[in-house]
Amino acid sequence: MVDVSIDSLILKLHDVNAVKFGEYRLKSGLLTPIYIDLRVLVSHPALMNQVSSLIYQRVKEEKLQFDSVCGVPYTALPLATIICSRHELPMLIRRKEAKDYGTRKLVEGSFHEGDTCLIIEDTVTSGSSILETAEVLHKEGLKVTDAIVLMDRRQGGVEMLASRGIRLLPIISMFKLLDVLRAAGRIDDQTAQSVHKFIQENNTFGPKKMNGSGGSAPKIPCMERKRVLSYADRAELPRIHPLASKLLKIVEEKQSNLCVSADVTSSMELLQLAESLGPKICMLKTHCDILEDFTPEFIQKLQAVADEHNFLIFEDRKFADIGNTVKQQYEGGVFQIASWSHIVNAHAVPGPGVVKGLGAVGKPLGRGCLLIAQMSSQGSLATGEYTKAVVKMAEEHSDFVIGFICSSKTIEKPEFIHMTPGVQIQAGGDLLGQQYTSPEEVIYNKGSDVIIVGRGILEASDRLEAAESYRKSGWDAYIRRVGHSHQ
Ligand SMILES: O=c1ccn([C@@H]2O[C@H](COP(=O)(O)O)[C@@H](O)[C@H]2O)c(=O)[nH]1
Repeated sequence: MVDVSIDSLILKLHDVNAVKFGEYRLKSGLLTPIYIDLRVLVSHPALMNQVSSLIYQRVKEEKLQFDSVCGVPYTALPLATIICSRHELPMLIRRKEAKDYGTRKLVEGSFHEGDTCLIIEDTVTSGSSILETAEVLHKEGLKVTDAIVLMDRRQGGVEMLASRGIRLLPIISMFKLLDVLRAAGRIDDQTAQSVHKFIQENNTFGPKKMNGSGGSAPKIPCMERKRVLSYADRAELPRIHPLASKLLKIVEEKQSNLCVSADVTSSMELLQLAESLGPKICMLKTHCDILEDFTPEFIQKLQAVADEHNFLIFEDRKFADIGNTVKQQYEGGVFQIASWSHIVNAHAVPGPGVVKGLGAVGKPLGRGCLLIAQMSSQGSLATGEYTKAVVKMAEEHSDFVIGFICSSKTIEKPEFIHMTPGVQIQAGGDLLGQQYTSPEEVIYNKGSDVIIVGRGILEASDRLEAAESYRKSGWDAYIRRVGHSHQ
């Protein structure tokens, strides 16, 4: 097995000119400032082997079940060939055109109706090439449930394919590629930022493009049910709070809707948690008042880790006093929460004064607040009319309130973020009334945006592995939700 690190592979791809910066035209006609040309791989056998190993590694990690493998012609064909030959897997070849003699088949190889075929692709933009291949395979009676791609340009391919029942598993994302090239000094900050901007502004699966209004999206026929916007689309909504937009961009970029609840009592342990789980999370939730050794130095370190791993900090302080008091609690005292926590939360019980008091401190700093609309604990009184009143209060203060702590989506306004605690893979609870729901249930069925997980990760023997498992469950559930809303 070839040991391949993604970072070193990215640099090698850049070395062989498989990553080009300039002005190029995509299959859709759109001009792009970055072009991924993996056709050159055939001239670099060591790289071909490394890429094939990475793809196969992903197959194993995901424990994918399939009867055959098909590479999207032409660039992914040799990759599929190497993988199938090395691991003795049956392969199929999709023809681009049927021959006008002989069998006139569009799919070469042996298969049975109902077999499952795994698709392999080199680069994805909108996902249309994978879809074309899947449609040809479907016509032959084959099923396609999964596809693996080396390079995902992050322009809507994952979401579009999910909408057609295909889970796309990317190995390298455009954002990761830019980060590595920038860190290695191969591109400057300005280039990285302008490509980043281009990618975010040119999502082929956004609502802007679906109506055919001059966009670059492929014309994929799809009947709309109740439409679920992607995190990326929501980040661009005109009335979205800048902090909510930032969070949604982080979620999209890291493919993580996981907030870890760092309920530990030592600042050293909290920093270690933040450092090790940082790459897996979009947000870290703290209870600073359970720390036995809180210091301003600790906070400085936590902020540095949050910057390094690109996650937000959420102090779960649950303010619940009159405006004048919460203002002081938020700004001053030992913790000086407003100075370091991007997000705080509050109970609506005191009335709108609590939001006004917090907002007086938080708004000038660009902070945001979540109102507690529902709670995960047994017998919670935050239900029914109370929850409705909380939602109304949030709507009236949307310049500071960015969303809710809740057990399910409380309002159909995509500008608001819904965050749900009480999450574990195994449903159940603790002895003090906590009640757990699974990530799938929370994101897919209840329509929430972010899962908050504490002991499900903290009490695991391998916290990193547990965090990855929650990240993946939450993300897969989101992909399924977005996908199903477009079928
Ligand atoms: O309704 C609520 C509001 C907040 N929480 C907080 O979330 C975590 C959950 O921890 P677990 O270990 O995953 O149970 C914790 O910090 C609570 O204070 C909540 O559980 N429910």
